[in-house]
This record gives sequence, structure tokens and C-alpha cells, in this order.
Amino acid sequence: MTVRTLPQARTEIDALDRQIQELISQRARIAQEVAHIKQRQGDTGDHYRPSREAEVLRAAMARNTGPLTDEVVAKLMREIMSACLSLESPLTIAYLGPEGTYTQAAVLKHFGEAVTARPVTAIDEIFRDVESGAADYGVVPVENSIGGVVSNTLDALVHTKLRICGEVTLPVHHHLLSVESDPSKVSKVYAHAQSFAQCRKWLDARLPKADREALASNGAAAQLAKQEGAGVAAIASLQAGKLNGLNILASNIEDDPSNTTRFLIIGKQDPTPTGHDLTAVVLSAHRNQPGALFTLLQPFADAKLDLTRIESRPMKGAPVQDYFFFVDFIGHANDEPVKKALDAVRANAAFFKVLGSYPQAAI
Ligand SMILES: O=C(O)C(=O)C[C@]1(C(=O)O)C=C[C@@H](O)C=C1
Repeated sequence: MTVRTLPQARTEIDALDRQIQELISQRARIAQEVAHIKQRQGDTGDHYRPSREAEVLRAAMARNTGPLTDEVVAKLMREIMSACLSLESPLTIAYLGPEGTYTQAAVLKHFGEAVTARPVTAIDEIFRDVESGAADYGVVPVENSIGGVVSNTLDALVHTKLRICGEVTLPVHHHLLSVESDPSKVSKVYAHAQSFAQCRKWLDARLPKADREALASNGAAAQLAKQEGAGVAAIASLQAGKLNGLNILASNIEDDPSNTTRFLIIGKQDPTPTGHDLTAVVLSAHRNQPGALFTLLQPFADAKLDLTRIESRPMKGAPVQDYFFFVDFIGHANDEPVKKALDAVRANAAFFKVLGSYPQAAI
């Protein structure tokens, strides 16, 4: 191994930076050309291609020989693609605000920094924004490993014309944040109800006397902790703490360190198969038929499809025994065996809708 002096190492780094930069510019120019190719092919929508992005990220990680981790390599690639896509089509992404929520972190993880993230105040509004074209895509939370499903999202999926075109999973770490610097002076804590549930043991042990008040989001909790000042804390993300200039009184206070939230990307396109895809459907059984759910799910088993999730939600405005079932499985609706299985399911169902086939989260 050559032993370099510091000036020699820096000269080499400078030369490599020039090459990297030239290659990135070249890549960006080709991405601009790709936009023109798509337009010539009659593509009228935006140029975001979730399947291609997942493939690029997977390939970057597969090529990695270190010393950077796969995660870091994928993040760098993520940002390069994000910047290239912003030249092709600048995207607006609606998410559950305010700034500093975990949903905003999910937007950045999935789309990179080169998008306009548009905070809105409710999950239904995210669906409306994407339906009306005010945003190109939306990011909605769908389930948390501790708190379970986000029922507003499931309910909205039943009736929307939008498609699920991607997923993001985000490890969730909660922090106690305040303008206060002494945790023993905290007498009131704000957080989203799910975050209180996720930090219950920690709060019971460390702040048993502090009042707990649930708010619409952790971002709002951080804003209020800032406004109200002394004696008040919020449970929120580091990003929310930074945005509001709060001190970190305690880090990673969630009871389960594997706490993870899964988000869906909703939009107007159907991603092409990648070989690593998930499909989501919603269905209901005919009433008063014994074994109706068993019969509905039988074609999935016959086709040896791997079901990754099944959830039920009561139908709004219907008698209590009427349920929608949300089924996720591995595979793409365009795969032949999947098509056949879905036709068989549809034939037996009172209600049936494919919510989307999309690439599994690559990072
Ligand atoms: O391959 C494409 O379709 C592109 O537009 C290029 C590119 C990229 O930078 O690699 C950019 C945006 C798409 O979402 C996917 C990939």
C-alpha cells in the first residue's frame, strides 16, 4: 500500500471529486434526455418511475464493496437520482405536517431532498391534494409495529381512484424535547397519542407526575413545547427538535427499540414489475355465507402467494357484521399466476379492488 502524505491524499481526493462531479453532470444530462424520450413516447404524466428507482438502489447496494455501508451508498444514490428527477419533473409531495413529523422524514427517505414537500393537516387532505393535482404524490402512514394500523388511511384507500405506487419503512425513534435543560422540571408533555402509547413505560418510570396531552402530531407537539417554554416538553423527532430549537432531554425513549412505521406512496401511476413487488387489495365477502372469508382467500393459497398482511375494517354506514378486508401479498398484479388468482378472488367477492402493485422498499 502506498503511504501518502496529507497533501498527496488531498490532491488525489480533488482529482476524484472532479471526476465524480463530471460523471454526475453527465448522468443529469442523460436524465434530461430521458425526459424527452418519455415525452416522444407520448408520456403525459410526470417522469418519476418508482420501479426503476428501486432497481437502481438495489443495484448500487449489490455493487457495494465497502468501506461505506450499503445504507450510505444507497442514500448517496438516492440524492443523485432525486436531483436528476427534479430536472425532468419537479415533484410536489403532500404529507401529514407540520414540518418535523415522521411522515416528512419518510418523504425525504423515499424521494430525496430535491422535491417540494407540502405539509397538510389531515390524511384525507393528502388524498384530496393528489386527486386534484395540487400534489403529484402523497405519503401516508399505514401501520406502526407497536400501535397497529392507521385506520384513516385504510378507510381512504377503499374509495380513492389513486393507486399505491410505493412503500417506505422508517425506524421511529422518539426524543424528549424542551426549551428546558433539566428533565426534572418537566411538568407537562405533548405528543401524538400513538407516541404516548409507544413511550408509556419510559414516561411512567421517569416522568410519572407530568401531565400528558395528546395533539394531532408530534410536529405540533414540538411547536407548542417551544411556544409554552419552561416546564413543557414534547415527544418528537430530532428534526422537529432542530426546527424548533429545542434541547434533547432524553433520546430513544420508545419502549421497543425496533419501533417501525410503514408509509405508502399514493399517486396516479401503476409501477411496472421489478421481481420484488407487493400487491394490496381490498375485498368484502357476501353476507351470511358460512366460511365466506375462507373461500375468498382460497385462491391466494392455491397460487402459493405469500400473504404479508390481512386487516379488517368495519364498513362505514353498514351493519356491524360488514367488513372490508385488506390483503397484501408478495407479487405483481401483472404476473400471470397472480392475475389468475385475482380473477378467482374477484369472482367470489361482494366488493373487490386492487389498490396497487408496487416495488418493495429498497432502502
Ligand atoms: O430511468 C428513468 O426513467 C429516469 O427518469 C432516470 C431516473 C434516474 O435518475 O435514474 C430519474 C427518475 C426516475 O424516477 C427514475 C430514474
